[in-house]
Amino acid sequence: MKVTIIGTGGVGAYFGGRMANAGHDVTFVARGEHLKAMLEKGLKVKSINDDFLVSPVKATSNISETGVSDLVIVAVKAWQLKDVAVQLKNVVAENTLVLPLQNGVLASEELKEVLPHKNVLAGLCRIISKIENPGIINHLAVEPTIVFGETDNSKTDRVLELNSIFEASGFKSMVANDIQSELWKKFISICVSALLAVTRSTYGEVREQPETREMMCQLFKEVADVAAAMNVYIKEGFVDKTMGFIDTFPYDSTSSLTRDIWEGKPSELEYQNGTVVRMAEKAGVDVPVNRFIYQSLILMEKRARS
Ligand SMILES: NC(=O)C1=CN([C@@H]2O[C@H](COP(=O)(O)OP(=O)(O)OC[C@H]3O[C@@H](n4cnc5c(N)ncnc54)[C@H](OP(=O)(O)O)[C@@H]3O)[C@@H](O)[C@H]2O)C=CC1
Ligand SMILES: CC(C)(CO)C(=O)C(=O)O
Repeated sequence: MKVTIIGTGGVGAYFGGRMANAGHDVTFVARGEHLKAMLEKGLKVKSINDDFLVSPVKATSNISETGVSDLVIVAVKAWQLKDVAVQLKNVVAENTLVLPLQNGVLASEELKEVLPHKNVLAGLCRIISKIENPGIINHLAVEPTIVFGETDNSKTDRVLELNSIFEASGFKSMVANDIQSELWKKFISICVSALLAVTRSTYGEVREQPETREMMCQLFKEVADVAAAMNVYIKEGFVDKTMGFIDTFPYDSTSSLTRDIWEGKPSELEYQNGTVVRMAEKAGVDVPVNRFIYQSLILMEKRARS
């Protein structure tokens, strides 16, 4: 299969690297020192499962140079996707599948604003991974998994075939019965990242302090209320299950949005709590905890982008 990975970070490099080593014709889109290192020394993936090397690497900084692919995995940060979508117009043909893996709930819709709807899938991934050094990715935790599907949930031959290709590439994959529900379930849990950022605390600290635990629980409930108002099905008891899931995270762990904010880098704030606030306003749902956290971080986000 001819595959293009747009954004060779923690996510794109891991899943694309596995596909390349399984024999697929993978082109990585990257830039700067990371691209240079990959072209010179290959793409090294350190992993809790098994380290691997992709060498030689097909890589470029220019999306239009990648040509037409069977599959394009979009693995840039959520706020980088709109820019990429415009450039994808030149490399998406009749049968190209475009799979976004961003955290958040807007990626497929943003791609559909620019690309033909029939090319666009919806998806998410589970992994904890990051660029450690140029050319080197570190997969630190979580069994790497892609959950995806057609945006209307139909179990088409093309998604079933892609699922088999993913599994044969050496990572877990699942075609969702209800992809919107899956995206929102992940969204509910990921929106706590900004609470860690604003309290300057880890998952362990936030969940142990009764006041911040209560805020976390309230934050989850608010996002679930917005989901309900948008007619997205979230099973009863999911918020309690999410609290239980957070309780299993290593005490000192944080999430990528938290670290980006602490490091003064642009973050996905607008695509997480910012999106919750805007969708809640449209749906007439009250989201005081998400609003407080979002508004508290706006200035840091602005500074990071100036
Ligand atoms: N990492 C993780 O553990 C997980 C991440 N996610 C989600 O997956 C998405 C991707 O995250 P992650 O892999 O961590 O992000 P990274 O920042 O590690 O990777 C994205 C890469 O894409 C590059 N990039 C962006 N735009 C372009 C472009 N136009 N041309 C070439 N390269 C480009 C970035 O370069 P530059 O830095 O120069 O912008 C960066 O190297 C996010 O939505 C995240 O929330 C989901 C689950 C887990
Ligand atoms: C919290 C985590 C690792 C869950 O997959 C994540 O999605 C992120 O850090 O962006």
